[in-house]
Amino acid sequence: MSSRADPRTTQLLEAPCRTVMRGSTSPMEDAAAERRKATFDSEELAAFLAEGKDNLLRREELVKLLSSQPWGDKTHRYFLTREQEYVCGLEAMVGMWKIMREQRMSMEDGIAMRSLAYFPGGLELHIGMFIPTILSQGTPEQQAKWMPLSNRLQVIGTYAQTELGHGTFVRGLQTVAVYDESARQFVVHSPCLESTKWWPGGLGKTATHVVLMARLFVKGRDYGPHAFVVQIRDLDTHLPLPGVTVGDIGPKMGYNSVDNGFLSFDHVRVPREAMLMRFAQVTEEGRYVPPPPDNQKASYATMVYVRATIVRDSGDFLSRAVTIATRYTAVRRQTASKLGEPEVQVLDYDNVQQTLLPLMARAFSFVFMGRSMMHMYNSFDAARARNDFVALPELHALSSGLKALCTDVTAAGIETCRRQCGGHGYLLASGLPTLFNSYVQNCTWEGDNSVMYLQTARYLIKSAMAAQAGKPLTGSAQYLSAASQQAGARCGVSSPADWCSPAHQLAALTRVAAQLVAQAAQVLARAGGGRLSFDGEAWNSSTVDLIRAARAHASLYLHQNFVDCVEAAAEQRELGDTTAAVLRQLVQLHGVSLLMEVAGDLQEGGYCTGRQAGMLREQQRALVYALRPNALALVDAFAYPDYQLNSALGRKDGNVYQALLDSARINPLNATPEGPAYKPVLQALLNPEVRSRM
Ligand SMILES: CCCCCCCCCCC/C=C/C(=O)SCCNC(=O)CCNC(=O)[C@H](O)C(C)(C)COP(=O)(O)OP(=O)(O)OC[C@H]1O[C@@H](n2cnc3c(N)ncnc32)[C@H](O)[C@@H]1OP(=O)(O)O
Ligand SMILES: Cc1cc2nc3c(=O)[nH]c(=O)nc-3n(C[C@H](O)[C@H](O)[C@H](O)COP(=O)(O)OP(=O)(O)OC[C@H]3O[C@@H](n4cnc5c(N)ncnc54)[C@H](O)[C@@H]3O)c2cc1C
Repeated sequence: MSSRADPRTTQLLEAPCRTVMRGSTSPMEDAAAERRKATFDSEELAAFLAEGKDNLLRREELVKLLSSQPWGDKTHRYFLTREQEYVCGLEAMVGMWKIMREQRMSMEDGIAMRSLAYFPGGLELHIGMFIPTILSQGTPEQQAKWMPLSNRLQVIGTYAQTELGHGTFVRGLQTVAVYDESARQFVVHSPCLESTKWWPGGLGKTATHVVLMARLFVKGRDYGPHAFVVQIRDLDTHLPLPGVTVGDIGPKMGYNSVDNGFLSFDHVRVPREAMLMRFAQVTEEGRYVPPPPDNQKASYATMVYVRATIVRDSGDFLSRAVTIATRYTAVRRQTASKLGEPEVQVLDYDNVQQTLLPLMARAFSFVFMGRSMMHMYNSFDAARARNDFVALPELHALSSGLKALCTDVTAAGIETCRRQCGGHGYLLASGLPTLFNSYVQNCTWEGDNSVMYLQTARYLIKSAMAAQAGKPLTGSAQYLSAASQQAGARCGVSSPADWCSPAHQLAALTRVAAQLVAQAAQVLARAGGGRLSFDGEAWNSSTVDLIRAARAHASLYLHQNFVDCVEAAAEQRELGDTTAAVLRQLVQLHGVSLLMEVAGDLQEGGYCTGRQAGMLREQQRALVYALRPNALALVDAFAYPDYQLNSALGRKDGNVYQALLDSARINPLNATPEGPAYKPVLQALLNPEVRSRM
């Protein structure tokens, strides 16, 4: 790859860049002045967010380690072709995996390295779904067989569930695994075009094995989708095995360093042991043993795990985007009221700060939510080891709704951040387009967000029905038990500042969630002629209301979690008073901005007057003004090294214009002064001698 530009091009790029309009402030001085405005200790908050100073130091060590690797150099990242992206992404992931194993690093280090290097590669699904599925659904013998090979990368796997014809509707998958008891083998087959596996990451050119979700047939009976480990490529030649057709599905909107693939089988035989049999089994003689009654969805468990990790990662992605946009808008100046006077910092425009600071509050909230979600998943995992699945329905409902909410807000938030950065945000060098393009698929994969909200809604409607029948509710939907008694309650807010109280905020968010669940149940009952059914036309004609209810429920849970985490930290003196005060302001802004989204519902349900709802807007404005001096210090507390953000606009020192020019200088298009189109296209048009010969 060429990195040296022609000196005649670079001379121009190196010309001093200071306009008369700027006054005397440089972007670096602006950045430094912004940091001096802070009212709290940003490093203290950084250590708290990183769960200890040691973790911050460790992050610095990992940056050194990564940036010293040939595959860890990000200088040319934005200029790679698809093929280069694929190879370099895979090299980076293999490199990190090897370092992890050689240095016996913890999983936390692995997750940190993945986030620092941020170069998804063909191993993503091996680590993210293949291994977790074997661990959660394989018998001890199957784990003993596959785990050492997987850990040494002697086999590379992916998770092959989605087909051309079916993704959402897992029960509709058409790939089959038919048990042949005479040979004690399964015959794996793709019976039609639509049954071609489509999308699995790493399948295109990397994987040697797949966890295959296929309909299990035993003695002619269809037992629905089950998981099998199937080899697809030869381990010596990497060529597809007989009966296997496999390849890459082509360029995507983003995430192009990953080789998402297609796959079909023509009567491929695999041993009986290929079926992951921890929960359901097929005996040698062909008897199907179903999973225990409370665990009929055992084979869907990996999806719950990945949804939890998606919630965790949303805070990471949104906070990166908010860091870039806040740092840049703090040093970007645009427009002076009088020529010659200093121009205004973009972050001082009301429209910009009223947009960015509520997003910043969401980013903080998602970081805490991600942590709680993983705790919840880990305690389910520990219980599952004892064959206890009691927590699964609640975990499935919460992880589905939060996956949808957090990814909806993060994807839209990254794009909003890009737009606050004006034209420069459109450059890949800003870091924001790649962040968006490689994030937005989170709204679709692992369950399209609307479909995920509807899983939460299903749980809510069932909970509301149970509450109506006088059954006690546990878990996140508990508030539905008390909802009917509280239906007549009214909002007690009498001034804008009252909206800052967590009690007022949580009461209003609870009320709106209960109201939207009740409304959705009414719509569903009306459509079903008095019956609540969970599929068919009645359900379909209620999905808009059901999705709104699920989103309100997830928002309530998210906010409650933010309040709880910050209050617990303040109470346990993990934060000094000034830092706790700023975090509380963020919590308040978070609650107010969530409530502004449902202000119409609050009034429609009679909980708030128009005046009270209007006070939300006033209070949001006041909170943003209060937080504005701390904006840069707050994003500094996410402690993203420049290496990680890889953004000309998000640099910590504020030297954004130099960084943009530096990036243009290594653009391969500038490698020659005349450019690659001169000879084949332009010369004939522009050069009179050549033209006269035409
Ligand atoms: C260093 C670390 C590196 C990490 C790298 C990570 C990279 C990750 C990359 C991820 C890439 C993406 C991969 C994928 O996309 S894989 C494919 C994922 N596919 C989906 O998510 C499909 C979505 N569809 C479904 O999940 C289901 O089919 C759906 C839930 C939509 C409906 O299923 P079904 O029709 O069977 O179910 P019902 O609605 O009728 O419900 C029946 C009951 O089952 C309960 N249920 C449903 N799903 C689950 C589940 N997953 N777990 C537990 N329970 C579940 C449901 O609530 C119903 O229960 P009740 O009857 O009690 O109400
Ligand atoms: C980048 C990327 C990577 C992926 N990686 C993998 C992988 O590694 N392994 C794998 O197996 N899969 C993978 N997938 C597939 C992914 O899981 C599916 O695309 C996803 O689950 C959505 O399913 P679908 O494509 O069938 O959407 P569809 O179901 O066709 O959705 C289309 C629209 O219909 C709506 N809709 C569908 N069903 C319903 C319903 N019941 N109720 C209401 N609305 C509905 C949806 O909301 C959506 O708006 C990946 C996808 C992407 C984009």
